[in-house]
Amino acid sequence: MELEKARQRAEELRKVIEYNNRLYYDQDAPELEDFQYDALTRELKALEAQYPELIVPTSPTQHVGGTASSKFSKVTHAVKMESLQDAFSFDELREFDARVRDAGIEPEYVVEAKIDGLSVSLEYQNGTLVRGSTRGDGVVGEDVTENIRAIAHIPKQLLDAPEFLEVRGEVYMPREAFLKLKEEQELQDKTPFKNPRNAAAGSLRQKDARITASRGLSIFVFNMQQVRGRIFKTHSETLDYLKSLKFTVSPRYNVYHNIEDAIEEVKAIGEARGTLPFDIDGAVIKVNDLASRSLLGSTNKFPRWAIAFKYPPEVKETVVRDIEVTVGRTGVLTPTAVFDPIFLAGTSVARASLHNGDIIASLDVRIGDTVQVRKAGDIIPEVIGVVRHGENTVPYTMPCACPSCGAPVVHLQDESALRCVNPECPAQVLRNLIHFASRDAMAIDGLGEAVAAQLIDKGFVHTVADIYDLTMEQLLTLDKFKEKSATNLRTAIERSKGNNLDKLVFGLGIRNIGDKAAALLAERFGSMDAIRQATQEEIAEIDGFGGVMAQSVAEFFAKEGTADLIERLTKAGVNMTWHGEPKGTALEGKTIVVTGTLSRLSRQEAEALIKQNGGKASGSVSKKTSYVLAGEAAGSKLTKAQSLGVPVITEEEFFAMLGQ
Ligand SMILES: NC(=O)c1ccc[n+]([C@@H]2O[C@H](COP(=O)([O-])OP(=O)(O)OC[C@H]3O[C@@H](n4cnc5c(N)ncnc54)[C@H](O)[C@@H]3O)[C@@H](O)[C@H]2O)c1
Ligand SMILES: [Zn+2]
Repeated sequence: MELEKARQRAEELRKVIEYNNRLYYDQDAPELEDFQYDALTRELKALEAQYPELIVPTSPTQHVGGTASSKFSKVTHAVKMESLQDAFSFDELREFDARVRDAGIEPEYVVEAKIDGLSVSLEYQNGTLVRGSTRGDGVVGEDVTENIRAIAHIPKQLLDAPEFLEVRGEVYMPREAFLKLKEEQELQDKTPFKNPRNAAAGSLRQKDARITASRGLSIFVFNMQQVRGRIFKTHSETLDYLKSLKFTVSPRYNVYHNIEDAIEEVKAIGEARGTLPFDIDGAVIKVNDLASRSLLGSTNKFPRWAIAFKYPPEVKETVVRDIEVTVGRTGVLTPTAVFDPIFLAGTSVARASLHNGDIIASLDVRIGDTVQVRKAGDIIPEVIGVVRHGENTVPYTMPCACPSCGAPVVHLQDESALRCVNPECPAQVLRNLIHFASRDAMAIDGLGEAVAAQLIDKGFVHTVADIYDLTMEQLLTLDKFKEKSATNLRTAIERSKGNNLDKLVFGLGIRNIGDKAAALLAERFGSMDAIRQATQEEIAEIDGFGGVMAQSVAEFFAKEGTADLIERLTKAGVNMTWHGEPKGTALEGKTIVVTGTLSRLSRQEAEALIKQNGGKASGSVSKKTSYVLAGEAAGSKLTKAQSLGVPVITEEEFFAMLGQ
């Protein structure tokens, strides 16, 4: 009977796991957190260990999760792309060490961070990148060569390369790129990716490689799968060699002579976790000697010579001191829990969004409660539940008046959100103004949040059009403003009048219209007037537009106040027509440092090209640098880039990024 019960449970678990595998691997949209998923697989493994007769070859414990989708042509991997056995305690790592020793091996270990992205294989023939593929089910993956080529610092051409080389690496999305994408997706009312891993997988597995190119993906190469024409003895040697070929390899891969030292490194990587510019979900311990690896071999799912330690999600308790409600650009009221600061995944955290009243009600969070907070995907802090209510607390209710202007708030149809619909609500005007002046919109330098807030508080600005009437006298009343700063701001405001139409359209803050959609509108219709007169159907016909977006545009122009606003902007001399493509966007958001001697370009020319393509040219390398473009005899900047893990690109790769 015991066995029967176990069989039933195992079957149940397999169904749930397979279901979540499909969401995770094939749709890049998981419902469970990794640690919840891991708990399910551990339970299944434990059952199968206790009752080996329950093991079937189709069990998710016996094969690599995921399948190659029919969206891409298929690639059969010559060297299987395996998964890793995982450990959740240091004792499991010691047991792993014992198994290695039992095989007669005196091991040396390499420890690497386990990057949370998706696994790819890259093949090079005589130094040329000929194919890139995903893991799929480990044996058959997807051919994503075009998309792989769109990732800037995957080398397309190797110098002094062996005849044939296959490497394996993890394509990932840096946190900054993820946060930017998420914001963009939210602005356009698309369901944002849950975390950088899914964003990376979703961005790589696109039909249109241009989308992949725009997502800021990166790679760490962590294994040499095959090589012809060279011989290596250890894993660390292969990584040294791959590094010399200009691959970005695992950021640290130190060698240890016993498991305890390796465990110390696992701990150290765990402590550094929150400060890294990318997500890791564990650390991998690998046997360094390649001959020992062959000796140990693999099961049908993972190699016996490596093990992944998974870090537990960091959860801490704290006390909620307040629930603050702010009003966004579109009038939505967003509650935020403010709590005693706690240190989570490397940073101090004191606030977490509670999203809306429904979520507050379902958690029943009250001011004074002790709650558990976690950083979801290590990035965004989240209140996961109430441990206990504070004394004499009452359930929290959202305000019925706008905290900024006092107007009654409304519950719009089919929304959880409450909105203030007063068009003159100062909080909304403030958000609108900040958005209008922001870099991707009208790019008015010096008009940040602090200045915008003062302009509104002092009554100088009621709508964004008012900024074009600001006088020097008014600007000189602003905090810390002198002749020079006031003149600079005036100049920046003046200059913004000449911006291309897409910047203005984006700056207006039309719901669901991000910078890309704004550009499509501007390009398609050519003038503000033409956009205003376009029917919803005409707008919906634009490639890339959905019905919701078209409706938002129509609503915006039908709204009271819009006609006035456009008229005032026109009178102020703000440009209302589209004048062609002024510059490329291939390097948008990227900061690039040029160093060394390039063969086709002078440094000035390279920097001009960077700017023409929407990027920023900088003189010094920091963590914020996207790429270092290095030519011959590059010196300290190159070294610094390498030590910070900033990707280094060649002139050829640079031209490839520009599509030349
Ligand atoms: N949330 C969900 O619903 C859900 C569903 C399925 C899987 N998952 C997650 O995926 C995990 C299982 O996936 P898996 O089978 O791909 O195994 P895995 O992700 O735990 O480990 C194997 C992978 O690690 C990657 N990796 C990153 N850095 C590496 C390095 N330095 N050296 C070697 N490999 C490195 C490799 O690409 C390899 O494919 C689960 O533990 C779970 O966390 C979650
Ligand atoms: Zn209001």
